[in-house]
Amino acid sequence: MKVILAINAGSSSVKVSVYTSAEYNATPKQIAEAQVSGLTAPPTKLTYTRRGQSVHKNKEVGDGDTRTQDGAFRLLLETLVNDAELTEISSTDDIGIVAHRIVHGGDYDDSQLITADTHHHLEALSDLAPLHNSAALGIVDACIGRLPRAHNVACFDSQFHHTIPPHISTYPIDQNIARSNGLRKYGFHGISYEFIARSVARFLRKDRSQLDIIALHLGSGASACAIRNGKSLDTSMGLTPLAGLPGATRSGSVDPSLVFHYASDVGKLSPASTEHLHISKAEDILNRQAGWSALTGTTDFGTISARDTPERRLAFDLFADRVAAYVGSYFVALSGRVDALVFAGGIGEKATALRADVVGRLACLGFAVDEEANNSRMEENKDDDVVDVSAQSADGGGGSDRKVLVCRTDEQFEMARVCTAKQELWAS
Ligand SMILES: Nc1ncnc2c1ncn2[C@@H]1O[C@H](COP(=O)(O)OP(=O)(O)O)[C@@H](O)[C@H]1O
Ligand SMILES: CC(=O)OP(=O)(O)O
Ligand SMILES: [Mg+2]
Repeated sequence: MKVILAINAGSSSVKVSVYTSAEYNATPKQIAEAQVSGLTAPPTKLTYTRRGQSVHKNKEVGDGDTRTQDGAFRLLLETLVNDAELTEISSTDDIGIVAHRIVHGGDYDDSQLITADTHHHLEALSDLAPLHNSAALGIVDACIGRLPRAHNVACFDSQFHHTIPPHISTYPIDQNIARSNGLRKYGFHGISYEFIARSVARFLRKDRSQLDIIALHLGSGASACAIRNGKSLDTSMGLTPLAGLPGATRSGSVDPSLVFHYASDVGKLSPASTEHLHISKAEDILNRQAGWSALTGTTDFGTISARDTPERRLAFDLFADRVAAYVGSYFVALSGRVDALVFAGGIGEKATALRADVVGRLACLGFAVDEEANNSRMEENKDDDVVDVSAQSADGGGGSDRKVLVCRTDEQFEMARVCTAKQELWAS
């Protein structure tokens, strides 16, 4: 029996799930999950659940060390090791495999056992995912130092999008420079899209290779993905996770000239840069000083969803407009063959008002939600990964046959699954 730790360092949270797995290719069994959230909106909060039992729920853990991904991870590791009732981890030596979510994987098209060589490659990519990669690598380093017996595996958010064809992934710029600097669309949230594609195919009883869906991962960072024949055809993020939809502190796509009119010296190094992360003022403005936080003063989309001030109303409408626009464009890219529109991520799973508003804008394409199902079915059903909230789910098949689904995506489970399928980790 091996203990697998799956670590998801997002821009606003660090989530760690603990699994056991008996053998190669066995389904990982979750025994605990813990997260520190609110990194972009302190005080940070700790939630810890062991064997389905809540130990801490949104316990305030201050705004000092735990505000960084690395500090948050150290607290999570202590929480797991010090819990006497989590008998599978009595010391750090009990952890056999650690799966790390690395947002930018460059040209890697498969998960990698982290060696000095892969580490070096990933360091070079840090500047292309400024809110994510160097923080995740900091956690990798902490694991190499504190868990010397564990194998570290890098799972990439970009991997799922390797199937995007060149006419979609290419930017119309000098192709010699594009090739030598690796300037193309990579796309992210792929660990989540992989989980979504498998879960939705199972839910619809379709072969994965026949699955055509539009999936929306809406969290602190938000993206859309057109999935054709079970594979990524297009996605809204690009060279970096800044492109496409706006997010908690990100602008999403804007006119690229905007930043030169926003402030002077935007090409200079931002004070937010570190030894390992070089970030220009322009990148800092668009990645950290924009999005919901700039429009409304909060990064919590639950608060924005109340639409009780003009600023919150504007942010909500702006997001719904951009999300619907991507769905419209991907509907065309999929030639109208769309089995389902799927909402996922913190906002996608919880913001019922946003789902209703976005789907309302898509009525002309035949999508509709059932109000009651949309408001309550997700909360009522804690067991299934996927729930149907479309109008047809209530009227017994009448009306439109386009499904609107909500998927409780689980990036940590997906990473643990990748590890159980890696033969070299199970040889002894
Ligand atoms: N009840 C809610 N209604 C709407 N949005 C919510 C709710 N609860 C959480 N959220 C949103 O979900 C976001 C977190 O999503 P998540 O996918 O966990 O983000 P990340 O992985 O990037 O940290 C929060 O920033 C918040 O805006
Ligand atoms: C890629 C990305 O933006 O991830 P997250 O939403 O977890 O910050
Ligand atoms: Mg996330």
